[in-house]
Amino acid sequence: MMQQADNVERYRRKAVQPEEAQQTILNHIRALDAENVTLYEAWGRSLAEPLIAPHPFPPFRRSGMDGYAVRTADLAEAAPGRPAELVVLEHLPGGTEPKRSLGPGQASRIMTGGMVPEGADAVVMLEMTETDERDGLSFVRIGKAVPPGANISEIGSEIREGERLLPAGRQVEAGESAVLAACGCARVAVARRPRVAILSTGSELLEVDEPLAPAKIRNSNAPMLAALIREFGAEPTLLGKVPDDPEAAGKLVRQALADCDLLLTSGGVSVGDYDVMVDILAQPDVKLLFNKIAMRPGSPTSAALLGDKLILALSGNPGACFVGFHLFVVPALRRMLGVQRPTHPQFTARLGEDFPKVNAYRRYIRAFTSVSGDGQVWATPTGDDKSSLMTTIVGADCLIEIPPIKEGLRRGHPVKVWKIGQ
Ligand SMILES: Nc1nc2c(c(=O)[nH]1)N[C@H]1C(S)=C(S)[C@@H](COP(=O)(O)OP(=O)(O)OC[C@H]3O[C@@H](n4cnc5c(N)ncnc54)[C@H](O)[C@@H]3O)O[C@H]1N2
Ligand code: MOO
Ligand SMILES: [Mg+2]
Repeated sequence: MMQQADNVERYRRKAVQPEEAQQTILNHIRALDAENVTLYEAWGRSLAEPLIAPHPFPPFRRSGMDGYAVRTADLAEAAPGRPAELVVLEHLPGGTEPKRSLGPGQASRIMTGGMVPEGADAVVMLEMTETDERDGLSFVRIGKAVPPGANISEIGSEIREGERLLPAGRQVEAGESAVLAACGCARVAVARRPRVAILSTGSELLEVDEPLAPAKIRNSNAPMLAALIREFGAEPTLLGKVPDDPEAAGKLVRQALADCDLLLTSGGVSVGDYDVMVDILAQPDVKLLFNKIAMRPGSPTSAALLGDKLILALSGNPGACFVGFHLFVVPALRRMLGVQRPTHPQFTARLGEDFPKVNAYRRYIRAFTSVSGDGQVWATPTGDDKSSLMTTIVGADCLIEIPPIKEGLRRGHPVKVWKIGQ
């Protein structure tokens, strides 16, 4: 039987600031290796390499309108009552390479996306033209001068060859997919998905499909963490639940570490008699990184290394577990995926309701954002911010950061907000 760490020792913990905890975690994370997937499989994945434009785009001078490719010099004198008349050389639908270059007095009919012929320096919209057929020839009449370059996209006007288009670590969404496709990236090198194991500790836990029993609750942290892990581009491995028995839990932790890049546990990190993670993280071959953070919720959130594998031990309270994931697991996952700025983006918003509490610690409150008619961004708590609550996780797209304060805050007060939605 494993010795439980002395409870007196459990109370004596040195709290680190959240930023220090994040940095400590990041110091022990490195980017994962890459794998090749098809462009259509790349959605949501992180690029393992930057995308450098292999050629200019558009790769040819391209018409932006259905109309006529012309030489603007031929239209210099054109006016509504005195149109210029040009001979039409050929028709240029999209995908057709011109055979003829334009000389003086000549035009070619061209469609949107068509390749502009040599000699042409503008395209005139169809609506500004009249056509005529005489002596087996086609003519177009244009009653207006146009400036050089009109309705032509020059080679490389959108993308220059060699331009750095996407950084490594960028998540592939719709725009990235389009750019990758335009550059001919049928296969894309993406970071391997981090494999994240989830272990729930707690003798009170039931499986989701088990009926309620006295003193028991269903394990809600595991599905929540699995959803978050997927949301942030990683692959969850479900290890199930383990009772508050340090021996059994310790065995599972050690087994799990062999097959994952990161182990998340929930529960058992505080000072209770049966808080098993405290015992596991106190084992001689485990290097404890921290076991207290100066924040609420989630103050007992802990981190440790076993070999070179990181264990992030989140609080069992669902609200604290959720906040702990966003503050400490998300940066770890992003670093593994090669993302350059691993923490969530932050902005300032107005507090959507009074916060009457005196606050001895920095607090992260689950909240949602909205924009009022005058363009102000508001962040409003989703409800009670108690760490034991899970219903106030629903609908949270941000965390309001409240610093230690001696008096409450009024509605409308500017607050720092972390955007947690993707
Ligand atoms: N004497 C003290 N007691 C507590 C302290 C303290 O400083 N002194 N800290 C409190 C704070 S703050 C938190 S947060 C919790 C942390 O608790 P643990 O991380 O040790 O988690 P447990 O004790 O295992 O469980 C807490 C709570 O969460 C429920 N839980 C656990 N796992 C799950 C799960 N997978 N799904 C749903 N709910 C879960 C569990 O039933 C408990 O109700 O400690 C305070 N106590
Ligand atoms: O740290 Mo606990 O999550 O405040 O309740
Ligand atoms: Mg506990």
